[in-house]
Amino acid sequence: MTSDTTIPTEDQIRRAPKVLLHDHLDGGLRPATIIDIARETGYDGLPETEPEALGTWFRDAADSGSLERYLETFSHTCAVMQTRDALFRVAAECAEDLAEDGVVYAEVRYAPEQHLEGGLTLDEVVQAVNEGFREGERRAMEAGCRIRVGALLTAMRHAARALEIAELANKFRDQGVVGFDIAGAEAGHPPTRHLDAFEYLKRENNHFTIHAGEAFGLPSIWQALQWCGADRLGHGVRIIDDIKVAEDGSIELGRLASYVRDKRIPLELCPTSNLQTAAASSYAEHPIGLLRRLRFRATVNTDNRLMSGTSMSREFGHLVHTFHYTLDDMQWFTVNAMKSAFIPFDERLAMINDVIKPGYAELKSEWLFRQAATERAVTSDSSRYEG
Ligand SMILES: O=c1[nH]cnc2c1ncn2[C@@H]1O[C@H](CO)[C@@H](O)[C@H]1O
Ligand SMILES: [Zn+2]
Repeated sequence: MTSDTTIPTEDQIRRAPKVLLHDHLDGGLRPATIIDIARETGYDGLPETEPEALGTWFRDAADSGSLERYLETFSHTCAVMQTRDALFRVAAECAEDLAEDGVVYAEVRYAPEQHLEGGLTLDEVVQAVNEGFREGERRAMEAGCRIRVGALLTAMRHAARALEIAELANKFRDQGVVGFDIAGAEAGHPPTRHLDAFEYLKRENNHFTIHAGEAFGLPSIWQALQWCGADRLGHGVRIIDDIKVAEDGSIELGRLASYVRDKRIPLELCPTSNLQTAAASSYAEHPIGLLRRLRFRATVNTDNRLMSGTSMSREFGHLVHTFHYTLDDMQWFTVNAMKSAFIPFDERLAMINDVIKPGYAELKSEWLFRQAATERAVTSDSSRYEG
């Protein structure tokens, strides 16, 4: 009885507390905002001028089957994120949109070096985004939702500013920035090129994740973990290449996959993004199904809400539909994500015990009242005829 009834409805998926570890600020703008800012700042490179058409353009252009082509679409979002006001607005709306979707904790990343064309300094970029996030949290609270947003500062892997950005992340630590990341085209740009940045962060006892195992496979994951010392893997989905499923269903993990599972290395999985860049061929074949069964530290993420036309609720909706996940599965992914966040342990624990678990308990109990309501309706119906 309960197993059927704990398969969440669309509305329950939205109301369920969710935790997001991998979301790009410059991949999540509202199309209408892009158009507004482009008009205000005189950027005339947009491929469409109506919000709906522009949203469709981003989804189609990103749906190319190649990470390199997918990344080209960011030139338009970065073009409208070059002033203090624009960064503030985009960050505030990001926090509002996530909160409205039921996200209670998010780590949102962006590359400060991509927002200097209007004359801002790196510090000013970080300050503007931080202020935007605080404003978004405040507006969300006013609208009756609660969310906490931390920033991750990304360095671009083809560029040579990783150490500088790592220092920036360390400077703004405890002031809105919770960690560091590297992103950009993976093939030909190994993370070991940025060892100085990772070593610096380790010496500072700071946290970082690395985009690895998305467009490129096991060597990239191995380098990210064993040379660079990443705390989490951005995507990491290609760890599946080190897992053998035999015809009789028996499963064998290679050394690297065992290490990832044994050490509880968090995988920031982004199903829809992987379909667009051809890192996976369908939801049903997405490795998340097997990784969840094998109890890897798997988490569910959006990557780029604009380019993938997605949200946390949509990602979970696809998984619920494909793998028949229940509210217990959703809670498992959510607790995994909260455990893997870069904020202090006591705060993570409080989020799990005081926000996430009670939120799911409440949702899981709803079927009881639905049934009681149905019975009451039947009783009052029959009593009408008895009279
Ligand atoms: O899935 C991804 N893989 C690699 N790089 C990415 C992905 N999504 C976005 N970016 C890159 O990260 C930058 C900072 O947010 C974006 O501008 C984009 O170039
Ligand atoms: Zn990403």
